[in-house]
Order: sequence, then C-alpha cells, then structure tokens
Amino acid sequence: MHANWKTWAHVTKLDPDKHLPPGTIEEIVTSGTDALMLSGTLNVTRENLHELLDLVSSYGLPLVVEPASPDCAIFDGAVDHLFVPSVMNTNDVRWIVGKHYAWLRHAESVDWEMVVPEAYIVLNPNSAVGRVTGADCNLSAGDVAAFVEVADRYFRFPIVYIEYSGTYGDPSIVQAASDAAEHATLYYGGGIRSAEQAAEMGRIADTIVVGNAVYDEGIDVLRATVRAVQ
Ligand SMILES: CC(C)=CCC/C(C)=C/CC/C(C)=C/CC/C(C)=C/COP(=O)(O)OP(=O)(O)O
Ligand SMILES: O=P(O)(O)OC[C@@H](O)CO
Ligand SMILES: [Mg+2]
Repeated sequence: MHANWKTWAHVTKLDPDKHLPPGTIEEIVTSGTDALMLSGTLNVTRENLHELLDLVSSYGLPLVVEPASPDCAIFDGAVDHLFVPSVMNTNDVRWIVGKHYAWLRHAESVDWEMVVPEAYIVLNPNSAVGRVTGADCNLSAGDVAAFVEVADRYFRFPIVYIEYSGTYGDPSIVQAASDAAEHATLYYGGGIRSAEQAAEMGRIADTIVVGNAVYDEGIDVLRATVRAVQ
C-alpha cells in the first residue's frame, strides 16, 4: 500500500515554521502538485507541525511528514508517509544514524509501512540544513556520483535527495547523480522559481520539490512549475 510516491513528479514542501495567507492552502492543493511534504530544519515543533497538518489534511492530497528531529516523527491519521532523512555527506554521525538511534530507543510505536528512508546529499553550505548538519558541500560531480552509489547500490535507500535548499543547483551535478542512480527515486530540491527551472531539473530528476517559491513568489509560479513537469 501507499507505494505510489514513486510516481510523483512534483512535490510542494511546506514549512510548519512559516505562515500562509488565508485561502492559499486551497490554491496549493489544487495546483496539480502530487503531494505535500511538511518539513523544515529550524523551529519545527510537534505543535506547529500539527497546526499545519490540520490546515492541509482535509483535501485528499497525499501528505508526507519529513522530520528533522525524533519528536516530529508522527504517524497521525492524516499522514500517509514519514520520509526520514539521513545525510550522506556529513562527518557528524548524528545526522546519519545518531538521531535515528535516539528515535527508536525511545519510540513507543513505529508504523514501518509508512516509513521511507531518504539519503540526502546536501549541496548548499549556506542553507539551514547545510549549516546544522555540517555537510561537506564542496563536492565534484564524481564525488556526488560516488555518494549516490553508496546510498543507492550499497545502502539501498529508496530515495536519493539532491538538496540545494534555497539556491538553484548545478544541472551537471544533478545529471551525475541521475546517471549514478540505479534503483532509487531521485529527488531534486532547491531554488526552483520558474517553469524553465522546473523543466530543467524535472528532465533529470524523477521528482522535483518546490519550497520557498510558494512563500516568496505565490501561486502562479507554483502552478507554472507543476505544468512544466506534468
Ligand atoms: C531520525 C529522525 C526521526 C530525524 C532525524 C532526521 C535527520 C537526520 C535530519 C537531518 C536534516 C535534514 C536532512 C532535514 C530534512 C528537512 C529539510 C532539508 C528541510 C529544509 O531545510 P532548510 O530549508 O534548509 O531549512 P529551513 O526551511 O528551516 O530554513
Ligand atoms: O525551498 P527550496 O529552495 O525550493 O528547496 C526545496 C527543498 O529541497 C528544501 O528542502
Ligand atoms: Mg526551507
């Protein structure tokens, strides 16, 4: 059940730490985007996560929670999947398996049917996720391809996520990741603010993620990014 996440071309990432004007949620869920991902690195709490879930849960669009900490690993009725990240390109073990150990050491119950592990390769050192995880973002195409191989062929992560959060990435790097990925679904996220950018990354990755543009640009830009990949 629930494995149709593999068919998504366009995901909209909503940040529980940010506010949307009234009426915007309805425009987002009817934009044609395939799913909503509720996620952020900074200032996400159970409280603001639940508030956002309440706002988006009645529209029938698939809902993913992507926790950046164990307290946000929730399996509430409205949630379809929990996408749990591990960062490949950090030397800080907390962001690879440490938080995961702490989560499972204390978790009361885990619905493993809902859990989809994601291998993140973080490439913008100035993003919150880059700073918090201490990711080594100074990587060549060959370095990225090797990390993709570690994630996909060795660890068999079902998702490899090329993360440029906040800035538009280098298509040749994403192409190298795509060439190296054999089984994993390749996600691209970062800086998509136009149909052209959505189309360019959408040709290379399986799934593109649009986040900040929803808040900074508005609904017409979101719709244009959807049309560009569907
Ligand atoms: C084990 C559990 C349940 C959690 C730990 C999960 C891990 C290792 C998280 C590492 C950080 C990470 C990859 C978070 C994913 C979400 C993400 C990248 C959100 C985007 O963050 P930014 O856009 O940089 O941050 P803000 O939007 O908060 O500024
Ligand atoms: O917010 P943007 O830059 O669109 O990035 C999307 C997503 O990859 C962030 O985790
Ligand atoms: Mg963000």
